[in-house]
Amino acid sequence: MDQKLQAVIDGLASNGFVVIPQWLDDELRDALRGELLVRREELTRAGIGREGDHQQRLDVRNDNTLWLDGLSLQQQRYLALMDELRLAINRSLFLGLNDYECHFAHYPKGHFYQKHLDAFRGRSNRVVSAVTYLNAWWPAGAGGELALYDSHDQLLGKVDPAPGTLVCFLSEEFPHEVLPAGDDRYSIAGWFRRDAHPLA
Ligand SMILES: O=C(O)CCC(=O)C(=O)O
Ligand SMILES: [Fe+2]
Repeated sequence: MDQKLQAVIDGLASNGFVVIPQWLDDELRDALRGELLVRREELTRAGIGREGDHQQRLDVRNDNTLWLDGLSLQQQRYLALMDELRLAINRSLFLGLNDYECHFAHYPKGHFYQKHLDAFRGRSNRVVSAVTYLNAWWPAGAGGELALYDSHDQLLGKVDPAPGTLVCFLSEEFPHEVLPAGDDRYSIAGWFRRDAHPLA
C-alpha cells in the first residue's frame, strides 16, 4: 500500500489521530485554493448544530464555507484521493465508512473555531474527521493552529495548517479548536461517514 495511506491507518489505529505532511502535491493544493479564491463570493458564514437546531454563532466559529460539488477537475482529484483513503481505512480498520462529505473553509485574519467535537456518540454518522490545508505557505508564529485535546481536555498538540498537510482523527473522541488565524487560512474540512443503509 501507498506509504501515506499506511501512515494514516497506523496513526488512527494506534493513537486515534494522525498528521500527514505533504498529503497533497503542490499542484493539486494550489488548484483547490485557486478554485476557492475564484468562488470566494459563494462561501457563506458557517453555522453549528444539526439540521433541526442549526444556528449561526459567530462567538463559536466565524469561518466561511462552501460544500464541494465535485464538478471541477481538482475537486474530482481530491475526492478520488479521499475515496482511496476511505477504502484503505475500511480494509484495515473495518470502520464501514461509506461517504466523505467536505467543504472548503476560509478563516480570514483573526477568525477561529472554538473547542468542539465533530460528532456526539450515537447522534451523528461522522466517524473520522479529515482536514487538508490549502495555503501555499504558513509562516511560523502565524497562529491558526488546530489544537487537539484528549477526552479529558488535556492538550495533545497543535498542528500548523502547513501547505498540503492532512489531519485525521476519530470524530467522537477528540475535542479540537482552530486558534485565531494570523493570516487568511484556507482548508478543506471533511468527515468520513457511516450511514445505515436498509438491506436490499
Ligand atoms: O480547520 C481545521 O483545522 C479544523 C476545522 C474544524 O474543526 C471543523 O470544521 O469542524
Ligand atoms: Fe471540527
